[in-house]
Amino acid sequence: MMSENEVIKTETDRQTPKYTSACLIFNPIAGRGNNETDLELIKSILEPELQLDIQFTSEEVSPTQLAREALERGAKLVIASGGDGTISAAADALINSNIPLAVIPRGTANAFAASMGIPANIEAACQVILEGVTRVISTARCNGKPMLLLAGIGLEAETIAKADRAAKNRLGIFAYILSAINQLKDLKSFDTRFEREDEVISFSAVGVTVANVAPPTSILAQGPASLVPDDEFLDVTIFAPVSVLNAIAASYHLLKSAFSGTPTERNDIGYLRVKRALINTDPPQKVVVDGEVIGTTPVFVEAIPKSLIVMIPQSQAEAPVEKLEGLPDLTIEPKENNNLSNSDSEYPES
Ligand SMILES: Nc1ncnc2c1ncn2[C@@H]1O[C@H](COP(=O)(O)OP(=O)(O)OP(=O)(O)O)[C@@H](O)[C@H]1O
Repeated sequence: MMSENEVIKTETDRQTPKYTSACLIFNPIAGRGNNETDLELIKSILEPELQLDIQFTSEEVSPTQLAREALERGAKLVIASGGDGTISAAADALINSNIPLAVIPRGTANAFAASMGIPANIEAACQVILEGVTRVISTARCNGKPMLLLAGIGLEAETIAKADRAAKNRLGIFAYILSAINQLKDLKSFDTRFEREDEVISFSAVGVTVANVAPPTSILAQGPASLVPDDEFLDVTIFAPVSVLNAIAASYHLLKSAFSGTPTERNDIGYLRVKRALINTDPPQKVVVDGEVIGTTPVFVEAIPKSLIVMIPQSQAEAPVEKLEGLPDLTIEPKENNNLSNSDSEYPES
């Protein structure tokens, strides 16, 4: 997928890249902050190190178009600053390219930044960019739209659809919480036909979430409790409580699952993993992808393994992937060569 010519660092190759320029894609209406002071702050931190080509999103000009044009101009780094909608749309142009995406979160939920450990604070997010550590993550597409986080069918989509711009400006993240409470009061289940490679699964639910990554606060994605950002699977959570009280208990249970890392055991919550799936519902349900309502069911979702280079904090890159220290009678001996095949071992070939 990616060529060798770029200053890409992966988990196994972490020299400091020497970016000298970047395209900054800036959504001037995202979140509730003052976009002029936000931009001045970003420039004051980044411009001493990077020549910034600043591009503003508008209702007519999408972050995808701006990111594509930046690649055509030869950008080596694209920085997206806005909410999840802006980040995801900018990423659309960078999937399967060798150009990294950096994020300065300024939205309402900032779920992608939270999932990647990118700080919500502008100064700290800019420092992550100057550190220049990257990680290759998987992405997905839902009905052709880029999906870094998740597709929500039913409950989640209704919740997000009803938290409009005016409410988000007035209430910030509480706009989503109030909307979720209102939705829970008006639970409506729907019949779902879930088709994956080898089977068709049918069930009734109030929400179906297909997630690539999600922060713990994306409760309806937490069935399996831990989501791996760079594997080849999407994690599906089926949320099927039959009463308001059950829905509140199930939501609380999912939140606890997320924070404890223990998968759910309730009968009204299911979870499974897919590489791709075709999901249809009766009646049709709203679908939200990365915070933006994209239409209604049916949807086709497909994982795109290891397809996006993202700038992340050093601390996230250094999360240990192996741990042996402390095991009883532990010895580790270097080998003379690094070959390992079945025929070298004492075990017969199977
Ligand atoms: N200049 C602009 N004027 C009006 N709307 C804009 C402009 N630039 C982008 N948009 C709209 O902003 C939306 C994306 O907002 P984004 O997700 O980045 O922020 P948010 O809604 O505050 O955050 P969150 O997704 O976390 O709630 C898109 O619907 C896009 O059309």
